[in-house]
Amino acid sequence: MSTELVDKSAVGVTGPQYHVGVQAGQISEVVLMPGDPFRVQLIADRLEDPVEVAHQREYRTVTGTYKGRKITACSSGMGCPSTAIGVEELARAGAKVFIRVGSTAALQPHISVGDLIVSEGSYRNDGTTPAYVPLPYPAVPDFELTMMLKQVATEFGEERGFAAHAGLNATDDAFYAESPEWIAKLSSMGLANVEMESSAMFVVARLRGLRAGMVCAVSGNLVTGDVVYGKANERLHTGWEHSIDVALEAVYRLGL
Ligand SMILES: O=P(O)(O)O[C@H]1O[C@H](CO)[C@@H](O)[C@H]1O
Ligand SMILES: O=c1cc[nH]c(=O)[nH]1
Repeated sequence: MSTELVDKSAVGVTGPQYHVGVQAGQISEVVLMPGDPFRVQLIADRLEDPVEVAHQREYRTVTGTYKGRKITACSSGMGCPSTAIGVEELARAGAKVFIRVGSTAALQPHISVGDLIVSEGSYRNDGTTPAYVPLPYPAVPDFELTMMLKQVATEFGEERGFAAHAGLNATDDAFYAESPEWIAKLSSMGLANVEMESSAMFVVARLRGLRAGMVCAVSGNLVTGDVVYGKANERLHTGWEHSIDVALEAVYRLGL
């Protein structure tokens, strides 16, 4: 019987990745990551010559071009564990820049459903990132990418009639453990919004020498009670489209 301990930083690094299923040559250095695999199609619809290169588990991956730049869309699934795996495996296949284009719940009363929020940093209320680094380590996005996401979101908001915000967000693990007391606490700390993936994306990206950012569409407001459950949320759907347009334009303007 072998007694050699597996070093996961050294196994399976090349070739098709274990969970995501992609390998070098199939993806761009730039990856847009929604949570939902079905939302990858919204991104693919904006690309020229989109090709689905893999679809395993929650990870659907499509590569195409936008204004002459190669772009990949790959879903993360919900939560930090699958996001961390996705970022790690996509990086092994050549990805260097990640932009989360997700949905998020607002925590401040002036933010409306369908608005966009650009993250300036995440409060790490997740169980995945402490497995990488101690909690005092900051979960912060790439500064230059974040500035461009804010600029483009503001411009597009003025043109299209939506509000663009920027601020700190919470990353929670447990959607249904977000009690009124917890929501009030997050809001009182001045956090703009809560979602479930960005702390893992930001921490793993920093540790691996990658760049990351996030622009999310607001699904509901947890402090005003303006939430939409159990029926189609059209304002959110339009917000997703705006967030994807903002991310693609930011990539183009930065020459990524
Ligand atoms: O719509 P996505 O991008 O999945 O984002 C949000 O939606 C899910 C919860 O409803 C979580 O994944 C949260 O982060
Ligand atoms: O964590 C989250 C994300 C979206 N919506 C919520 O209510 N909570």
